[in-house]
Amino acid sequence: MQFSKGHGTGNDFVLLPDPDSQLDLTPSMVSALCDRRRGIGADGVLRVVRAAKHPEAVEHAGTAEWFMDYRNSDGSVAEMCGNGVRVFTRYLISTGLADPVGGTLPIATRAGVVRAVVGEGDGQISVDLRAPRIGGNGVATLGGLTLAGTAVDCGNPHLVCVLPASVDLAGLDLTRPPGFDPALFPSGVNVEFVASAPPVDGADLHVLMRVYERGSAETMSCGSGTCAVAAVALRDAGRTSGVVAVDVPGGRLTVTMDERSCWLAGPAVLVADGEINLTGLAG
Ligand SMILES: N[C@@H](CCC[C@H](N)C(=O)O)C(=O)O
Repeated sequence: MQFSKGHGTGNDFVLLPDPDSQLDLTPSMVSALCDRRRGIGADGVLRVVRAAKHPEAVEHAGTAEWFMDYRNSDGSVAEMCGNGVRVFTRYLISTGLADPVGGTLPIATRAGVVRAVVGEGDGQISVDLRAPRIGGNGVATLGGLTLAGTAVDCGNPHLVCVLPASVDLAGLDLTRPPGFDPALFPSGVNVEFVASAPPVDGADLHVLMRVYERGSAETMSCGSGTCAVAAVALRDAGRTSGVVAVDVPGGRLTVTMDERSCWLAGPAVLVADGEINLTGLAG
């Protein structure tokens, strides 16, 4: 079958066009595709399906033509992927499957329909993931550390841990998953670690972030995680709106937030097209 490969600030995806939803994409196929030695290698898979053809998206078919069926690299399903929507949009436009009307393209996801806007000539794609919902307090454990965090719902679950000055962000060992309270996050959680950074032009706040993603381990970037981090940074600054620059290992994402919307902006790039035998790969 045909595939494409793309990324947004190093958060990389295999895209599988399956407009009529004929592919039985199993978790073992997904993890084989995402295997960086035996497969193509990626943090996740984006299956490109017409909303009208997918039971989880058919209710949105009147609003959005395309459904992003997102899977983590371990084969698990997730509700939202902010970088994924941006790369998905790039794919739809590059392949001619969609043409943004008035510059905006609605995309169906498991967390509802999000709007995507393609920048003119700057390589950027922005998506409105809608305002994150800040929840209660939690803790993440990592090595010998216990780090206080804030639960944030961006359609998918996040735990944002702002590091105390005594903990070095770059020095955290994210080769193993952080611990969290399963009673607070019964379906697992993406854990973001955050440090403050000096002011930059064009942003009210500037932070550094690393993430351990549910279902994919440490990644170079997480768009929904970036929105969660921006929401906590704005709250901690006593604000309900503003622009937050978030530097992740793969580059910079910018979040522009108010009470209703949460625009996530950054590059979205396609790097390869090819053909793969999915049956042979999973075997
Ligand atoms: N990298 C993504 C988030 C992907 C899903 C996440 N791992 C989950 O299980 O919720 C992003 O850019 O938002």
